[in-house]
Amino acid sequence: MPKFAANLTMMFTEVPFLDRFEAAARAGFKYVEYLWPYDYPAQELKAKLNLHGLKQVLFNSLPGNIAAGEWGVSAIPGREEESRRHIDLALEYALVLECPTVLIMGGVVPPGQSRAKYKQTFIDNLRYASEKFKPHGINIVLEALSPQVKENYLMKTQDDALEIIDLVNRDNVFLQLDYYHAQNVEGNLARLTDRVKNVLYHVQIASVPDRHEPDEGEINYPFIFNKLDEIGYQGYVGCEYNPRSDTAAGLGWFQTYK
Ligand SMILES: O=C(O)C(=O)[C@@H](O)CO
Ligand SMILES: [Mg+2]
Repeated sequence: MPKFAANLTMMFTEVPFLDRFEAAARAGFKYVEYLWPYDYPAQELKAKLNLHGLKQVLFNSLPGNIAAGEWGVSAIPGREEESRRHIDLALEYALVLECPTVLIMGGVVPPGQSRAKYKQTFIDNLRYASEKFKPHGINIVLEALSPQVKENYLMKTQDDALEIIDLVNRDNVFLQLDYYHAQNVEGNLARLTDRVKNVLYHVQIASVPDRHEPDEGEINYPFIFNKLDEIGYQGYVGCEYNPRSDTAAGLGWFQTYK
């Protein structure tokens, strides 16, 4: 049975961020993920996790200047120093939070720029991250994002991410498969799951097309959850969705899984 993680960036937004840990625990979650921890001292976040008996399973490296359209700097040529600062900071937080996995954000490739150069920059920075994280047993994941959410992101399909994982060629760099993005771009989700199973390390879910609870829309999630069991997936399943209304009221789908 999948181990579900509440995504505290998107769920429980009825309460301030630091109160979402308690809300997730009350709703029956044992695991949490969220985009970025950096607005808070790592010790303060760890204290919240401990207080509510939660385990942090994922967070991301910094995104750069979101207002300017950035979504990660680790693929941007000329921003290597900044990327490595982001990676070093992520490691500091991962150690305190005892978080086993960090998503390294790649970047948007502006139209007219060389995708090949962005890809090579990302590979070089991922190798840096891999070496830094390796002695601590911390893994890296990459995620493909659909254009509906982030146009011109370096990785749009799972194959884009798989190619980079292959080229990085390090044993602590894996795939984060977000079924919401994968359905937007690729579909064929059961076969896709089989195809990526050897590098699959984190999963995220939401309905398509509306990115709500996984109990509506065009993806049959009970089937996908069985599929994950069938391939022996041992990782976490992040609930990265915008609740239709009240988060707790929308957790009917979760009752059979907690
Ligand atoms: O947008 C998503 O999907 C994510 O998982 C973010 O954490 C990274 O872009
Ligand atoms: Mg995602």
